[in-house]
Amino acid sequence: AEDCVQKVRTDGQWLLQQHSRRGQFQSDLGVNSLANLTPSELMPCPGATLVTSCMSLADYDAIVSAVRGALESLPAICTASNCPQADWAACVLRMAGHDFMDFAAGQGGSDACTDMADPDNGGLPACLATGEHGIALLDIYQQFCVDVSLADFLVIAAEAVILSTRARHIASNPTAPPLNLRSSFRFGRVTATSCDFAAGRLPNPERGCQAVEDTFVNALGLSWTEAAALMGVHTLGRADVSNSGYHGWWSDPENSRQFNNNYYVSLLAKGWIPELAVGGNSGKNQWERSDIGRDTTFDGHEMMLNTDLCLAYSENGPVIATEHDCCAWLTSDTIADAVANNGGEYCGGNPGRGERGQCCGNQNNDCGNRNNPSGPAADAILRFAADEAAWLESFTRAWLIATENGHAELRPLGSCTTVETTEISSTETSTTTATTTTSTTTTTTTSVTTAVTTTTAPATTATTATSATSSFVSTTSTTTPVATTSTTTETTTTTLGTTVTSTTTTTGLQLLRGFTLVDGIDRACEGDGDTAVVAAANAAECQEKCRDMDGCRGVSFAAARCELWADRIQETVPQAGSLCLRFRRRRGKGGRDS
Ligand code: HEM
Repeated sequence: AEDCVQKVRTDGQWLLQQHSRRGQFQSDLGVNSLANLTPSELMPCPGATLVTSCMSLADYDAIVSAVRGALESLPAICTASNCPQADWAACVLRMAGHDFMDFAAGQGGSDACTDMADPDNGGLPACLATGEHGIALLDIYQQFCVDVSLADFLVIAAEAVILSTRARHIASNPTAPPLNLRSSFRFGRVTATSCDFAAGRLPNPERGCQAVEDTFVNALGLSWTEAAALMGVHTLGRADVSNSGYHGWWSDPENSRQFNNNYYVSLLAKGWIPELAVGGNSGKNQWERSDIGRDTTFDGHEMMLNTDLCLAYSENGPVIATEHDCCAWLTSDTIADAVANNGGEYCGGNPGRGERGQCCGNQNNDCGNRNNPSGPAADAILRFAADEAAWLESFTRAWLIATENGHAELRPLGSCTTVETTEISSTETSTTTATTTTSTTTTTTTSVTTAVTTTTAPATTATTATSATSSFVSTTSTTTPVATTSTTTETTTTTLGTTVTSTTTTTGLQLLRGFTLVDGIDRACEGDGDTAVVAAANAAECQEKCRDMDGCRGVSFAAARCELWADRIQETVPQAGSLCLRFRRRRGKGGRDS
């Protein structure tokens, strides 16, 4: 760090350094020279599968546990100059988030490939391959790579760091709401080993909300609320001059290793002014804290990008640092809940008299109405800062859409090893042909074995009889999807004139192509949108009816009542026995709908 060129800013707030310590460390490792390699080149694996064919809950949990173990093995220290867990967690999460941002027109998305040469992806090779604070995701991936695609693995790794950093937050805030990403996770993403099309697709922070609209709303198919919900991940980690050219934390260091709503609290309960030509680069402009609580050291610097601040603040259009010479701040009355969630701190002090000066110093021009922010996602930002549960709900929905875009053949965990229980009714088990079931279905489980050993006939005799008479066996099966996350398969087996019926319960809701479950089971779609109500025997039939309807955006199904949604489903409400499914028509290779 001694070699770093330093220059004192005229306002004396912080020392501008050519390289941050973390960036210097990465350069020393030669990490930047790896920038042209794709993630699959950086993370080699002999026999790697490009698509996961089968994944159980236990497989998912094993990856989560390994990634969490790695993260939590890092030193727990967290200061402005050294916060290893924030660095590693944020790098892994950035890989997944910046990966899905290149989705457009059916191409890209969470495919383990992104434009690694984009400066906003700078430094990613460290946590992926060369080791950030000595730990590389590669070592964990190699334990799973023969069965799990890198594309699925990187999403699960990101969910693992979200889980771990959420747990850290809950540990110090026991009443904070939990987050469950596992219940809606689906596997089957195909790894892209190259993605030249991705060059230039990442949103350029300089373009502010135009970039957010192009990428999140138009390309990824999210609402502004969902776009704002995703951006909350910037609570984790920081920007590094030697990577992206930007510099600073979105939150304070400690919050930067906790998955919480502090990003929204920071946006509202602190004052922000333009910070032009970061690191002397006129192409890099951001917003820095202007309130009395700002940290004036280089390492403690806090910032927001145009793409962050524009969500809430607008002055003749969403703000951009080079175009809006103003202070982004709000009166304490306008953001009482955010202030409460900031431990009562408002612009680094207490709410009260002289709030403008406390938040903005000498900057006299407000970015819009100080009592009524009007950025395109201002309502969502206010709500998320006030209510963490509301944020997590929108985040879960947005995360699911963003990580599934571009992948048509996704399946719920456990859907390939479907059988969890097989029951044989007591009358059937009292016949000597109970073991016939073992030879005619592929669904033998422990519970079958138990049933057999409690039959009146000796199991050994029956087994011999079965193998001798297998040619006399006939089997018929019917499958009935039900409005829960299970499917019931009834199998009738007839051997030498004796009939045995067995019932197999399989996990996983039957989702037709293009449908995704919104917010888990026992939820109904909610909103003001237009709906048509039709009858459907089951959830599958309800989905078929939606698929057959022009402009159908999803269904809400419960007990033969099938609501077809012509408008976008915005949210869900708890309702036992209900399912809310979002539908996006996918186009096949020939441009045909499917
Ligand atoms: C408009 C959209 C976005 C823009 C312009 C953007 C831009 C950036 C930039 C410039 C950095 C700093 C990189 C560095 O200097 O090391 C960064 C870091 C980060 N980004 Fe984004 N990002 C966006 C969306 C997202 C999304 C959707 C996610 C995840 C869901 C995400 C996750 C992260 C994380 C966790 C970091 C911190 C990385 C670290 O500390 O290593 N970003 N982003």
